[in-house]
Amino acid sequence: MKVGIVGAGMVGSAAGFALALAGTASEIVFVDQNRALALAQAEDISHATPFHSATKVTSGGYDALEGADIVILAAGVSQKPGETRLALLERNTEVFRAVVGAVLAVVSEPILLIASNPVDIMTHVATRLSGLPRSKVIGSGTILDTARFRSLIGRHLGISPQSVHAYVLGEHGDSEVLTWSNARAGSIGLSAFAEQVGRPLTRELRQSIDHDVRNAAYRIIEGKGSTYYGIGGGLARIVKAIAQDQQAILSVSTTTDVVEGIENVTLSLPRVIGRAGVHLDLHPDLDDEEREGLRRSAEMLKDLSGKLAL
Ligand SMILES: NC(=O)C1=CN([C@@H]2O[C@H](COP(=O)(O)OP(=O)(O)OC[C@H]3O[C@@H](n4cnc5c(N)ncnc54)[C@H](O)[C@@H]3O)[C@@H](O)[C@H]2O)C=CC1
Ligand SMILES: CC(=O)C(=O)O
Repeated sequence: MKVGIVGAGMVGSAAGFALALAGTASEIVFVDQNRALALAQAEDISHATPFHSATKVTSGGYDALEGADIVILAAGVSQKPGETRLALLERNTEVFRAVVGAVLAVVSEPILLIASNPVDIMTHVATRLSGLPRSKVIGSGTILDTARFRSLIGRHLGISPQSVHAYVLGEHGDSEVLTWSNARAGSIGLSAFAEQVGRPLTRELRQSIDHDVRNAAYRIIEGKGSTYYGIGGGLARIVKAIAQDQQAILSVSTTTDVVEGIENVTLSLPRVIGRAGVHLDLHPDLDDEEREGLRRSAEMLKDLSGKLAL
């Protein structure tokens, strides 16, 4: 499988690095308006592959994307300390006006995997600009927030985050919804498991985990300027689900017919992902507070995306 990455900055290069080490793609091509950066990232990452895989890592202009099955879009501006993801919308919409057409001029029906923020609205923008089926324009959405959520729950309960089944839904951003009511540890409901191991999930603890997940990006950006390893791993996970036709359930963002009464809105739900992209949207059972949170998140995203002239 050939994977193109447009935007060879921190996020694009972290995704390329994770993909190359895992050997998921046979070929990775970096494209960036800064061609020297794309070239340097490709060369550097290609020096790591002999230890792990046979992935070929190159760079070039848009024509180098020919034959790509998946193109990751990680181009554009990122948040400064204290800035919200939504504040990037206008600047990154302009970037996507240039990038999406340039990709499609070379690859007629790729799967577009969107990372640039605000990722839900950028996924809406890419869907509209590309004219591709919704199932083939996938935003990384809350895959990263879900990983953060599972990691903190796993740490509290003393179990692997991979044994925690819990999702963050809605916006990848301030209005996201941590869904506690259907979360499980292995096959046991989270609260029952927490009681069994003597580490109850008190209201204070839930609030603290909610705060830490919701504010993770702000904290990391304050400390080191940007976040990239987490999302690099998340993007590589989505590519693997597609490359291996896994039918894996991941929380990603695509345009969805109806979410809590809001029509044609782009946000994250758990979705089944395989070779053709998103095969199925899942609508988990939620409690009243979570449903209301998801409705508010959907309404906000729908309003903002509706204001864009595309
Ligand atoms: N979805 C998620 O969970 C996450 C998303 N992000 C987002 O990913 C995006 C990229 O972040 P970083 O890699 O940290 O930024 P960066 O500044 O390191 O890299 C962005 C790259 O895009 C390139 N670029 C800008 N305009 C372009 C154009 N018109 N054509 C081609 N290349 C262009 C720049 O030259 C630069 O190399 C940001 O929007 C950021 O907010 C960041 C972390 C997590
Ligand atoms: C920057 C960003 O979107 C994140 O780390 O969640």
